[in-house]
Amino acid sequence: MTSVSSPPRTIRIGSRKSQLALVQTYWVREQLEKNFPDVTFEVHTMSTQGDKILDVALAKIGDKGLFTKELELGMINQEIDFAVHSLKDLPTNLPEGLALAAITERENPADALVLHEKHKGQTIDTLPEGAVIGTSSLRRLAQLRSQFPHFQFKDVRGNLITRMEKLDKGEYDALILAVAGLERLEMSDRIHQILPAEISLHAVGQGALGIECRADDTELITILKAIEHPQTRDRCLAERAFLRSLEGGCQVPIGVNTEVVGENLTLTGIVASVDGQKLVKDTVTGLAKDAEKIGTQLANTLRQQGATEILEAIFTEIQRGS
Ligand SMILES: NCc1[nH]cc(CCC(=O)O)c1CC(=O)O
Repeated sequence: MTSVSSPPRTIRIGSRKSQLALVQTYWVREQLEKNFPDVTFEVHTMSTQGDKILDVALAKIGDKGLFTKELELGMINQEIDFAVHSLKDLPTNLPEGLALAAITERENPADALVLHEKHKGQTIDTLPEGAVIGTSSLRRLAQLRSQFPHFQFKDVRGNLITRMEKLDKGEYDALILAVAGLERLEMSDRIHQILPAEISLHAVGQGALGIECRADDTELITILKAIEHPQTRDRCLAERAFLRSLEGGCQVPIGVNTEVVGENLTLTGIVASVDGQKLVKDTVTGLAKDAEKIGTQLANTLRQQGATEILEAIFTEIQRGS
């Protein structure tokens, strides 16, 4: 237990209203309450743009911070003190005055295959020709298209529960979803296969929670550091530096994988074209304490292999609205 200012303050936590966001926020609050029994933590929910715009493919909205902006404004306007985000939804460049105070222990960061009942017992390798795969992520789309050109890919939006309902109704043969979200909502029994890194490199920050607060609130930052997971932080800082250096948001076909062995961190990254035809992939290992340097170095390596051209083509395509 760490003591904080007396009289202890009430700390206001901002969260989106989705079921997953609330589970994550209440988990963070519980961890903090264990460490700081004298502090009061209140949860304030807010809707973000991403919760309101449900009929447009995410890739076409093209706005960074779709799920975070309203919460960030709440912090800047002193309505809330910190926000809990799925780290993969948090842009790599934060608004002036805000900071990424802590990153909590990551769940399995991989992608999962969730099948319609009629395909029970299958894997991604055995699904039939023409199977309709639901995903709204260009990263998943590009990687899977390159290896499984015989599937059809269809956009799917809405929260996790809505997506599952669409699958069960038969609109899709399978969905690709993050293992972490399914685990947090206690739906891991729906996972038929965890996709290995060779099939799908996960999104930057996937499976981890990022806690953002005002950069000058040093007392709060000290409190939040108590629930940080250092190894997850190293891995995610390497991943985020890689993405930042390539100037890609959440909605570009960029995937990663990280591994920490002893003092070393290994980062693998991929940049792919949406049709899955062009892809560049490489790996860099360095000291975990130089996590961000590893990320930048991998970005430079991939740029030399053609990543810039792949990304420029995607941005042009999205702007044209095709
Ligand atoms: N893009 C939406 C999103 N943002 C965070 C998660 C849950 C997994 C996580 O915390 O990384 C999901 C769902 C998904 O990708 O299936």
